[in-house]
Amino acid sequence: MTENSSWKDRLFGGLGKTSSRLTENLSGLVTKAKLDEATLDDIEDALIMSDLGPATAASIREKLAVERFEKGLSEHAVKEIIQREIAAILEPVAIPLEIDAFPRPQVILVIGVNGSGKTTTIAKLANLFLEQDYGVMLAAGDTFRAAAIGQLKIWAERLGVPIISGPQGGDSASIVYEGVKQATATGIDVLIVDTAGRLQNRSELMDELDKIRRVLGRLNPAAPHNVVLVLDATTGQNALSQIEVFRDVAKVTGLVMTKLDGTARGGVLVAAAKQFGLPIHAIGIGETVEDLRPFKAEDLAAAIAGIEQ
Ligand SMILES: Nc1nc2c(ncn2[C@@H]2O[C@H](COP(=O)(O)OP(=O)(O)OP(=O)(O)O)[C@@H](O)[C@H]2O)c(=O)[nH]1
Repeated sequence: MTENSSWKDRLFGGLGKTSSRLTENLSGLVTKAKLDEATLDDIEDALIMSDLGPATAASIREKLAVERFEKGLSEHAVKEIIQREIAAILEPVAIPLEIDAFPRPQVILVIGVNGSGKTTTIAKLANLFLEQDYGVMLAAGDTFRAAAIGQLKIWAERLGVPIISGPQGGDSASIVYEGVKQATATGIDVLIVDTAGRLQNRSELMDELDKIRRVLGRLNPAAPHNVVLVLDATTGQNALSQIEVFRDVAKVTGLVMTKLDGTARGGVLVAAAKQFGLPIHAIGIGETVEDLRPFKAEDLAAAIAGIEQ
């Protein structure tokens, strides 16, 4: 089995809860002989209940109305239209996290609330870059909790990459500064920085990120080159409010959505794409470093719609 096909199998397996929920919500709605307004209303509600978001639900309803009104409707036909619509929404935002040739190191700040899967995602991103033969360094800029620093160190050791860290409660900006200096001196290509993601206090978070930016700017005016927000799909609609807040406070350039394997609420990825249009760099469908990959819009759409490939 090739790596791609096994990823695709895992993708379909991982999104199984999401697609089952969609199927359950739609069940019973497509048995009528001809598609009428009432059924369209019910299907639209079912799509909203599947976390796809009102805008996506409305546009799928529109497509169904145009293509199938007063015609027969099979479950497969509905799912195909859903898949097409989701793929069209995801296509423009399915953008892998790529680094520019210059300047090196490219600096990626990773933000997200505690428990979102931020640390694991940093390890997974590092793994993706290592696979592309880039030199990677980590910086433990989330100095708020000792556990976060410890966890990142364990990942660095497992992956065999250097890590810059300091004491709990230390100054994140100085860790980032040290990281860029050492990465530059040792010819590292990508510096991935863990940051504290305390949403509870926006001004504190903003101050901390501003300070990191100022320090980075002195060494490398274009840095940070990416600010990646990690979102936990299991939080459903709450993930959308997080994007709203972090987008402005932290100048987010792209998203990674994790734990799509552990939830029936994976439709929220589509709602996020439709509402914000930010690049979605990768999705997480498990706990190992292999479980984060950039995705093909079409495959993910098929997995969410539950269309066997
Ligand atoms: N099933 C699944 N679990 C994941 C995924 N990503 C992360 N996790 C798990 O989610 C838990 C939290 O992940 P962390 O990476 O520690 O999250 P964090 O945001 O750094 O959290 P704190 O360390 O609490 O700040 C861990 O048990 C991870 O193994 C994923 O894509 N799928």
